[in-house]
Amino acid sequence: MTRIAAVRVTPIAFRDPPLLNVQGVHEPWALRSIIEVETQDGRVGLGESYGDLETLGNLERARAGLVGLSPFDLNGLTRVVYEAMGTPDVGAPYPPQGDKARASALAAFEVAFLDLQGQALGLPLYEVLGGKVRDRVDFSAYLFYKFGRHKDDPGYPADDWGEALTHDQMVAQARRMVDTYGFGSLKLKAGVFEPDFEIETLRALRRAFPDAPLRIDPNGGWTVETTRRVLPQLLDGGLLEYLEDPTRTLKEMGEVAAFCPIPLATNMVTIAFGHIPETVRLNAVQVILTDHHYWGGLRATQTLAAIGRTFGLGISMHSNSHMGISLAAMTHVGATIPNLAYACDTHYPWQEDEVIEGGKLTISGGSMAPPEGPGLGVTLDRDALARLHRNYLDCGIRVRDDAAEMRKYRPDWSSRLPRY
Ligand SMILES: O=C([O-])C(=O)C[C@H](O)[C@@H](O)C(=O)[O-]
Ligand SMILES: [Mg+2]
Repeated sequence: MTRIAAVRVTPIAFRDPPLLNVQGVHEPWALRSIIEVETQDGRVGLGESYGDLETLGNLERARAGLVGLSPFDLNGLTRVVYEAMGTPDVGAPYPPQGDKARASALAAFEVAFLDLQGQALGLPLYEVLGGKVRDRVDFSAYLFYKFGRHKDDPGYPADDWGEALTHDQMVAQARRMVDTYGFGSLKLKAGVFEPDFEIETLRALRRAFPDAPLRIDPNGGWTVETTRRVLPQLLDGGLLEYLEDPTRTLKEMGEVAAFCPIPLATNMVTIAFGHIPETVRLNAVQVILTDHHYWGGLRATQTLAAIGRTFGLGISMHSNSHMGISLAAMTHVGATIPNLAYACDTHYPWQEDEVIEGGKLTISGGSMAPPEGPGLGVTLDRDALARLHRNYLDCGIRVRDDAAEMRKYRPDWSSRLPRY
């Protein structure tokens, strides 16, 4: 069996539009890391993770220990990552405060190991993961209030989506998303303006797309009392399929759940296996938006889905700004999860750059089929990797800071939560 001969982690920066959220506004460059795990026989498995300094440091700590492992030795990979992160007891209970950093490092390499397994077997990754239960994975439109251009000239032309600060502009954005990608569900990133204004936007979307399930995600920007006050308006019309992270803590989500008749979803309060006991005890969340990047990888995502079935929790998927390696991984695992009950989030339509050969993957009819090649089914475009790495070196951003970016527009901006 071939062994791992080299592991490379390359930070990249790609163009990102000025999208607004409760923290502030996206900077002109989004950071990611591209992971290459190369075997003695010259195969390269790919992974993609965050590009902030802490993640890069964690990946660097584990990197050298992977050399010599078999790509099929996922328990060996887990042991190496746990030891590198200073928590050697692989069998210990999951910490109740979560273990996002460790799980994120594990996930980055696990996807590359699984990619190699698929390549060695000549099978698509979904086969390695147990086989698909659906041919295509549904995604939802991810709608953002946004500025027309970045405050400082980033050295590239403004995106062609334009400004979205009014209800009509948001409907136009949704129309383009639906026309281009065929999305059936619409998610509004909220917590930016007063809740009443954002609910007016939802109403405009509802009028324009009478049948599309809607979601709103204030990212913990509301208090429990604000949520109680606006809930009747949110429920009006019955099209909200779930309410995502209205409040900031698990306890507050439990308080909201006690009076909220529709499911509460989260990618903020239940983000690790160690959070599940308290989540269930409080009945705080009914839909977990999984994300293989921080739950510990693709197999961990399948485990989470099984736990969801056990406790009657719905499963959908969260996303940050990402490239095609992540989209391929999300789609492969999404195809294998029987209880993936909702269209998944993806930032992908907002990204103009790509790091894989052939350019951007295609979402059509609101869904995507997992790429069919062996493993992930995507290969690295080395020229693009070099270009995006050069962006990273030049852009000066080392940690995402939406609040600092917003202070360029509004010097008194603070990202305190709850905002409303
Ligand atoms: O669903 C979510 O909470 C996200 O996707 C979090 C992200 O940080 C999103 O809000 C963003 O990138 O602005
Ligand atoms: Mg969210």
